[in-house]
Amino acid sequence: MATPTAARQTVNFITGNANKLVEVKAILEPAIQVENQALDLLEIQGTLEEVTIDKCRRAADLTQGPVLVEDTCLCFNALNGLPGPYIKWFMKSIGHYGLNKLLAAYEDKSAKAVCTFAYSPGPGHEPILFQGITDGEIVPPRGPGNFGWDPIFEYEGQTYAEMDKAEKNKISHRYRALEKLQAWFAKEMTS
Ligand SMILES: O=c1nc[nH]c2c1ncn2[C@H]1C[C@H](O)[C@@H](COP(=O)(O)OP(=O)(O)OP(=O)(O)O)O1
Ligand SMILES: [Mg+2]
Repeated sequence: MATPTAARQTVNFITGNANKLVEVKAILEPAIQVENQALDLLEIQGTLEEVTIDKCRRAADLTQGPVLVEDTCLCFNALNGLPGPYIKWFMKSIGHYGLNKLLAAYEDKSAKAVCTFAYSPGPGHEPILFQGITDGEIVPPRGPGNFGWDPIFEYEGQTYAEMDKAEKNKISHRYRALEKLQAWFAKEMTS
């Protein structure tokens, strides 16, 4: 059971992406209050874990306090996980149709949406990771195009963009990662 202390738990989620913030608030609140600083954090090259850990350390150093960050990857199975952490730059340069064309040479259109959160209690602390994965297919865009690659990621017959928000937030990579974070916070609060 949530204790009154757990109900007052707050995280400072560092992201410049307003859509991420809306989803994280919808999933965590009211159990965990979500504050936000929209800092533009430098992102290194590396595995998804390395990218997220480094981002978290930078955020803790910049704010001199406890922080939560996340990095989102879209991994095409036919391409051994690429574009992965570089999906943002692929989206910007080739868009939804270009991403579909990348898979034209392959029968396998399956992909993984991966969300890796990192929490740090403050500068100098080792970030703690919480990862969530949702398996889907890459399809030509369907649905509203206001959040990244939502229109081309299909899960059980519907693209993320076609789902209503509450529905996406029950099965998404972000939700699955935050489920783990919530369990960890609940344990920390009672220990
Ligand atoms: O659920 C999602 N559905 C569709 N698209 C998504 C989702 N989540 C992230 N995205 C996009 C945003 C960015 O193009 C890339 C991840 O890059 P990523 O560096 O993690 O995000 P960002 O730079 O926008 O925000 P941040 O300030 O937190 O780093 O995939
Ligand atoms: Mg980013």
